[in-house]
Amino acid sequence: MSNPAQRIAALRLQLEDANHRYYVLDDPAIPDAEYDALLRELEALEIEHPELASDDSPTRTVGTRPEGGFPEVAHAIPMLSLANAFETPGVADDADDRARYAEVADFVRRIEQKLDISDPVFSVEPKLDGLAISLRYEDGVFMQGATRGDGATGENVTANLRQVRAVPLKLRESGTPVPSVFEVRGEIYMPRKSFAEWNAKALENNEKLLANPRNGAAGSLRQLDPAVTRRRPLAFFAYSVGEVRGLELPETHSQTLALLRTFGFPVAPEADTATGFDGLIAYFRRIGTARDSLPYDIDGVVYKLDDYDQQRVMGFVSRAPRWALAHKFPAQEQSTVLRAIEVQVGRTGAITPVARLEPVQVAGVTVTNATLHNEDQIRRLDVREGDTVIVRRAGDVIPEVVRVIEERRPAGTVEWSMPATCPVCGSELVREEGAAAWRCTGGLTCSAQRKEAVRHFASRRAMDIEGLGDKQAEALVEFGFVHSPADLYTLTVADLVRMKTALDAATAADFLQAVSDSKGALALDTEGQRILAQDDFDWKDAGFLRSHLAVEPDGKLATKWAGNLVAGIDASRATTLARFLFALGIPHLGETTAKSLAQWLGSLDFVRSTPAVVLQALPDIGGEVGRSIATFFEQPGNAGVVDALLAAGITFSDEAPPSAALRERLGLSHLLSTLPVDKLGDKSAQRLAETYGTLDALLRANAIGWAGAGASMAGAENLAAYLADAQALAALRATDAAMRRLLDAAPERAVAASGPLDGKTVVLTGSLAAMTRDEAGAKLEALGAKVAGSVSKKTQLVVAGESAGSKLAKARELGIEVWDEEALLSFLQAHGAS
Ligand SMILES: NC(=O)c1ccc[n+]([C@@H]2O[C@H](COP(=O)([O-])OP(=O)(O)OC[C@H]3O[C@@H](n4cnc5c(N)ncnc54)[C@H](O)[C@@H]3O)[C@@H](O)[C@H]2O)c1
Ligand SMILES: [Zn+2]
Repeated sequence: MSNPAQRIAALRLQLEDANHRYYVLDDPAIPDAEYDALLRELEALEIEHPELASDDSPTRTVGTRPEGGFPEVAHAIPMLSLANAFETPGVADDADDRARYAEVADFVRRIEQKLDISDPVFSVEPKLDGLAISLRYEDGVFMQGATRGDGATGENVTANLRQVRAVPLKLRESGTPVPSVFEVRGEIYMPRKSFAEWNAKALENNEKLLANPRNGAAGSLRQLDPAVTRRRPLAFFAYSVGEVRGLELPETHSQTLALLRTFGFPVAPEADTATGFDGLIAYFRRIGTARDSLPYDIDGVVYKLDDYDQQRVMGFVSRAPRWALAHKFPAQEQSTVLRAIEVQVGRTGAITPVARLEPVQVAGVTVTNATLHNEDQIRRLDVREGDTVIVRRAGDVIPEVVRVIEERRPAGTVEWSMPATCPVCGSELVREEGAAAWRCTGGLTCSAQRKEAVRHFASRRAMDIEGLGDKQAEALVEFGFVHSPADLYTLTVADLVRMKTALDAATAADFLQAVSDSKGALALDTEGQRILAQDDFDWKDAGFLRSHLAVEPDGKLATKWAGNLVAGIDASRATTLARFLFALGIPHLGETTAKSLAQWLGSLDFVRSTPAVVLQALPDIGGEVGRSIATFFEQPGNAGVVDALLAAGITFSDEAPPSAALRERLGLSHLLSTLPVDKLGDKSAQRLAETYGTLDALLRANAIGWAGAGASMAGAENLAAYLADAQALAALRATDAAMRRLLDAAPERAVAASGPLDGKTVVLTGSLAAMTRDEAGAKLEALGAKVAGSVSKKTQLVVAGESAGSKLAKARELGIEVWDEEALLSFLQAHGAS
């Protein structure tokens, strides 16, 4: 590093490379803070060694020249950058402002000296973090839009800018004469909320995330297909003008901003004016405080000398005006070393990988943890323990790892893999097919999930325990009175009072403090049974305190509620199977599905013992839900809690035998069709089932027999290979046994009393307006019909609704009687079934 020429060359190379990635590829490799530090180092060296300065050094140039893709646009007036000011390094927080913000003080002093004035007036504006563009209006109509490029030449992105709603296509009529040329400059940006929503969707769809709103905006605007830009949530703020003809501009910049508003351009509402150094710093602080709550990302504020005459006197340096300054906030992205990747278990069992970081200051806060979202995101980023990563913290969003600086990866790192078990309870972790999230299968026994489990169990649509609110449910777990929902049924009044006292004591400090401040001292007595107040304390005024702490008007803690709650818990013992299943909090099992499950299987015993492949044959229960239910009950911890609940005397008023309709959905054919065996389709499964009837009979034959029975030869051979695996065979036998147990318990299908359609085979096709096909089928069955799924020679009647297709054609071909919806309705009416 001793050779300055060499260091300068190295810095230029590094900065040019960074510029290319940032401006051309919209894919920076290093955080801005680091780029700024390198640029400053280069600046200092060039000042120290003027003989090594060069006009094409990154310290003197703006952005980069466009590279293909878009036609070029020459800017009539160059689009420059801004000089930057940062907090003086190594200065204490409580130092004098002129020491702390020495670069701002210098900026103001230079202006005051050159203009020979004191306390100049500035236009002060938020510095949006997006990309600069120019919009050219001719006779009031938007004609051309361009990026900044290298300041002299930009890219023509007119078609894309037309897709941005905040860019007016015409100047608004406002009484002001329409200028023949009006060039507006401003920032295209992506609002923070849109950015977050965009990324949330991308996460869900397993797509690449946008690293930050600035890259998002730049990348979106520079899409070659305007239709792609159209879908991106971009917005725009105007902050100055370029070439203007046919209109006298006002005398100050702030007046120009007002003019831009009257022409219909959005201007940042935070734009204001300020006087002198103190005014600038006051604005900097005001916007700095508001930063996290603004709807867009800003990286600082911009100070511009307000008076145009004064601006002209100050003039320009090569890359920026001397009359303006960007005062930067602490950066929202920093690089740091990722020490470890750990997983956290959420309230519902969802697993989130978290990065443990070398502590780093990001936007004014020390960050030690950052989210990695999910396993796929880790794969996409290829983050490894030991990597140097870029961490981003913006607004009140949880800090996240947005990229890896691969150049800094140490030797010997390994790809990360998801642990096999829950770090909290040790249960197995599973990832559902197609879902991004892993979850802990510990359910009712995983302490990370207990609070949510108990809260959900007691909630209104679940067990509906009167008097047990969310707060109390959580406190019962927090203070160790309840470890699983089963413990609720052993709670006593004394337990509840102790829990409440503990809860009150935990929160009392805050409340007592708040009330004491205005109303005199309050304290809790030593047993935590009574609130002690000074004599002049007026309890009537303390309604909120009373309701929160459950104290009676004389300050004594109330206990009647505890008796009521025990009674409420007791009453919840008599419930329905549907409620109980929902209350267990089985992932993906909603209220409606729980009802349907209860109706189909009839008893908890069958729900618990039915394997996933069988559950999946039920309506409303897809692969994910079926697996989730089976996995839940397989977990010994959950099974133990369910047994304890039953032992506590839970009863179901809706227990019944399994539905007779199971017979149509289940059977050997269904079982075979679920096997992961190639070339063994539904048709083959059906033929095998018809030939053999039972699994045992099927297993006594072999591939040749199966092929003879109508399976394809390949399918039969694959099946033989599959069943040669002892484990697969045992699993199939077990599933078959569970299924047959269920079917044996289901009543025979009620034989329809003789009706007008006795024995007739009917097929429904197309869509009906008055009812669903299933409903129509049920009505026809009630009149004696047999409803079939496909048209064959055996079909005697086809009911064809709207847009019926091949089935109708086939019916016509076979000469089968066809009814339209009207015929169906009048038939049903005639037989009292409408
Ligand atoms: N990470 C990297 O690799 C990398 C590479 C190159 C540049 N950068 C970053 O880009 C920035 C430098 O780019 P720059 O030349 O655009 O400078 P700049 O961002 O510091 O300032 C100029 C820009 O500010 C914007 N701006 C926002 N609000 C404004 C307002 N009210 N008035 C005027 N301008 C406003 C305009 O787009 C203007 O072009 C630095 O922050 C640097 O860290 C990063
Ligand atoms: Zn767990």
